[in-house]
Amino acid sequence: MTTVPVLAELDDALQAAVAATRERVAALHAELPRWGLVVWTAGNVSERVTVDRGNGPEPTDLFVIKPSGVSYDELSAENMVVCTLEGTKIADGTPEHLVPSSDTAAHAYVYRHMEGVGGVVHTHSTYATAWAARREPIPCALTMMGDEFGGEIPIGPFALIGDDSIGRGIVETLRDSKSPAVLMANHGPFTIGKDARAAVKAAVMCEEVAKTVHVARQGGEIHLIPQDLVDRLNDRYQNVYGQH
Ligand SMILES: O=C(CO)[C@@H](O)[C@H](O)COP(=O)(O)O
Repeated sequence: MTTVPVLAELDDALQAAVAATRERVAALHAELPRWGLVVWTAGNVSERVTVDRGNGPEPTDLFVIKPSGVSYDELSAENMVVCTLEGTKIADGTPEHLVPSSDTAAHAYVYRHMEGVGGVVHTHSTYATAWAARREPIPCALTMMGDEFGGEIPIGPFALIGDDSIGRGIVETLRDSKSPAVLMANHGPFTIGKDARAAVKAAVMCEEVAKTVHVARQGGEIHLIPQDLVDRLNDRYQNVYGQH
C-alpha cells in the first residue's frame, strides 16, 4: 500500500515552497475570469512545486491545482490542493471532500513527461475552443503568433476526461513543437510554460490570436507568415523582448 505524504511532516523548506506555490496558483486563477477565458468553474491552473535549498530552484514531485467545481471567487491559497505527480492528493490540510480539478490526471501526466514544464493551464475560451471544435489548427498569420507560439497552434487528439488520455495527447502534440498551446479536439486549449504565470500568459495569447485570425478570415483570405520570418520573430521575442 502506498502511503500518502503529509504536508505538515515535510521539511520546512518544502512546506514554505508549497505555501508560496499555493499563493501564486490561487492568484493566477483570478486571471482566467479577468481575461474572459472561462465561464462558471470551467478552467484550471497548476504549478509544479520547486524548492530552493541554496543551489537554485529544484523541481519536486508535488504540484498545486485548484479544487474541482469551486467558484473562482471562492478560491484562495488555503483551498488549493497539493498533489503528487501521479495526480494523488496528499494530506495537505484541506478537507478530505475537497477533491482536485477533474483535469488533475492530465496536468500530472504533463509534469511527469515534460521535464521543463512548471505550469499547466486549461480553459474553454470561446474562440480557441471554436477552432478545437472544427479540429483546425490556427494558422500562423500574426506576428504575435510567431512571437509566442513559433508557428501554428496545433490540434491534439480527441480524448475523454478522467485518465491519462488528455495528458498523453498534450505531450504527443507539444513534445516536438515550439507552441506552448494545443487545442484538444472538441474540448479546448491546454497551455504549458516554465511556470504557471507563463502558461496563463500562453492561454491569454491563444484566445487573442484565435479571435483575431477568425475575424480576419471573415474579411477575406489571410496570408501566412513564411516560416523563416516566424523563426526570427520567435527568437527575438523569446530571447530579447522585455526585461532580463
Ligand atoms: O473540461 C472540463 C470538464 O469537461 C473541465 O476542464 C472542467 O470544466 C473544469 O473542471 P474543474 O477544474 O473545476 O474540475
